[in-house]
Amino acid sequence: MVIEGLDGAGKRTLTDGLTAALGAKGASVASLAFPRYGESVHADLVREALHRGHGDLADSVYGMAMLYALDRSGAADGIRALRDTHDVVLLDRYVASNAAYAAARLRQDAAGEVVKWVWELEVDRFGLPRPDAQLLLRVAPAVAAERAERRAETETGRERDAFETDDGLQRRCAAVYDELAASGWLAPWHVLDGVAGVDHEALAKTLLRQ
Ligand SMILES: Nc1ncnc2c1ncn2[C@@H]1O[C@H](COP(=O)(O)OP(=O)(O)OP(=O)(O)O)[C@@H](O)[C@H]1O
Ligand SMILES: Cc1cn([C@H]2C[C@H](O)[C@@H](COP(=O)(O)O)O2)c(=O)[nH]c1=O
Repeated sequence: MVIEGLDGAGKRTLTDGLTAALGAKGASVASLAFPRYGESVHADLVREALHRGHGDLADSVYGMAMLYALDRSGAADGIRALRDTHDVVLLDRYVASNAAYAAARLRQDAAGEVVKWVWELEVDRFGLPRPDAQLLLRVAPAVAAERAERRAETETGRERDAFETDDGLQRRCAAVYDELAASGWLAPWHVLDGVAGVDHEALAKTLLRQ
């Protein structure tokens, strides 16, 4: 089960709430967040590039997308193992993040070249496990930006990065996410209203019925 959305949308908060609600219903839950900072060299290179390390690496849309994909490829066997031993595996960001951000950076839509390339690379070539469902935590880009900004002020080590400070990118990314969800890209999507707030207990109940 994948949770997707803009930077600051509240994905980590939803992952934690859903983990607790599913656990309270007796389900065993494992969670993983991408990029896997501190666990994979590819993820650490991403973080450094997003904070202006490694020269012009962050300017390369395909170069950055390749690093994210390699991070996930290194986690594929682990995800399969978690799927075998847990009722629910929650992934905070997955392949659709690469599709949405790369398309938004290149000013393409969900039918564009780079979204096809992400599928060919991550699904066809790397053989990443397909999710059963994807939850799009939908909030207006301005709300997500405000949450990310507030978090940067209150949490150490959470300074906003090159993508988080780019309002235009976040707006375009929101549009691509809507298109990916509408087309059922990679797996079925459920769109959640992240501004009104998500009822974790009710969502856990719905997900366990599937
Ligand atoms: N429903 C909500 N209402 C108000 N604030 C929220 C809500 N959900 C999360 N927040 C706050 O917004 C900030 C961003 O939330 P969170 O870290 O969960 O987002 P995220 O989507 O995981 O972000 P990123 O992708 O950038 O890591 C946090 O400070 C969090 O406490
Ligand atoms: C997994 C993944 C992420 N991104 C983008 C989305 C964010 O702006 C940054 C870092 O993610 P975080 O949740 O803020 O830590 O990277 C991406 O473009 N492609 C991906 O696969």
